Amino acid sequence: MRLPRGCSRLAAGSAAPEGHREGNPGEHREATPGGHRGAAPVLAALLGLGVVVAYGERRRRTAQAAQAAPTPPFPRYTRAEVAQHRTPADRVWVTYGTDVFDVTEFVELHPGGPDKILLAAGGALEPFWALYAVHSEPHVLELLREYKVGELSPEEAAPPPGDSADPFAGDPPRHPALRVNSAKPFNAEPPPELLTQSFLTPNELFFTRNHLPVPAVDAASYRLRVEGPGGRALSLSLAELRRRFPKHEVTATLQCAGNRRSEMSRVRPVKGLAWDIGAISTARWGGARLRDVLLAAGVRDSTENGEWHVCFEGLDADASGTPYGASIPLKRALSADAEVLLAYEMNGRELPRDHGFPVRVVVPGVVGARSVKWLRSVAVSPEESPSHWQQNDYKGFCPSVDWDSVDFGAAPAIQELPVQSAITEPRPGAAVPAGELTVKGYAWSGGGREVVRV
Ligand code: HEM
Repeated sequence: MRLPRGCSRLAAGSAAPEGHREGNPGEHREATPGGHRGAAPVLAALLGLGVVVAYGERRRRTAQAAQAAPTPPFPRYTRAEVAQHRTPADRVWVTYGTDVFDVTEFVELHPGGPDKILLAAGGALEPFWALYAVHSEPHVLELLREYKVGELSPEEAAPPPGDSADPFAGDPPRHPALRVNSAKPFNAEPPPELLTQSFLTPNELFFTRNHLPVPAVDAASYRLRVEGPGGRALSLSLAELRRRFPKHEVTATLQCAGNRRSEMSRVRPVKGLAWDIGAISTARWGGARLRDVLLAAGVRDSTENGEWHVCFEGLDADASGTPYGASIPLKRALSADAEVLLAYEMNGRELPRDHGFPVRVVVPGVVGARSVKWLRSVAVSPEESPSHWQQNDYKGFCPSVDWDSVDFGAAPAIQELPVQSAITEPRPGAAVPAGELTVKGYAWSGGGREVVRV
């Protein structure tokens, strides 16, 4: 199969539970569901009838129970108490609305796989079910009701207030499935088994690489400054960017340069965030072509500027006001084939705050660090971006170089990334049943080269 530039082919599936959330064996008010629960699954398993029969049986019994059972008075729990129930050994609890459920017996029966349910263990179902609409059917809620063991105290329904002294206090809420490598700045990746659940990564699960606090941008007053040659400049509102330039869409994969660093560190310790295999995600991006905007700013499509660069700055800044910045070669920016975008849409929706609202650069095939988010300026220059992240970070070195001998000035800034592939399931060290095994993963052609051999 021929892949579009910068695209990954992601297969759907599920993986063995990894136990990434460690539950504390909690002292909790024991509210184990009645002995009748779990009897059908156990019986079905013993008879070799499998999960499908057990699940059908449960649905039938659930309907009966809904008619017959009086509502018992339920004990109250705090979210912290619920959070102690994250593994089958500690029992698997979840919340939905203000109700608390012990779904331990259902974990192995879950039609979407035990690993998926365990991702929500100890917390709320809503963020997960928002991604998988299959749960919005009444029979799913009916089934869930059978596992109810308690209720949240009313004051537990609201999230805790933020801390205004914290520069990261204004960061947006995040999906609980994300595996957080650093909270401030926020850097997180989807669990491998959700990454390969769909070809396009849902916005909520798209890996997030932030270097600084997420800026709060008012879309109505937002302006993008575009500096062309000879002092010519444009200042575009979001509405003007949408109106003046044709909308172009491209399906592209972005990858952090540090993807799979945790594996490298097993060979030799490496500095930086310990990314697993999920610092890569794919979306359908929509926006103006950078090429069109540059031409409108007076940049000429000729070879005379062959070695020039396009420098980007974000609205995210450190305490001294220094913004995030990066650059790409002008040649790539002007190439119609390279499809570099000033994107304002991600999978058909406006950009989420973590992914650069209201406008970000998307450079397909190139290290994610150049796809500057919360874009505030674009400038054509004979020099690369002077930013720290262009000059003294995101560069590759041979294995003999270490932190004592490294000379960032001697190495070129990373642009195109090479081919990449990883297995998402089963996970390393997983125990798998004997016999046929489905292996899932992703492969990405990197900087737009064709795959010639697998
Ligand atoms: C107590 C919690 C849960 C319950 C009771 C539940 C229940 C169900 C049911 C009944 C179905 C089959 C629906 C149908 O086809 O009619 C289903 C499918 C599915 N569930 Fe869940 N679920 C739970 C949690 C989760 C979580 C947390 C996730 C994701 C992280 C998830 C992901 C899925 C997926 C992907 C499918 C579709 C599987 C397929 O298409 O083959 N579920 N779930």
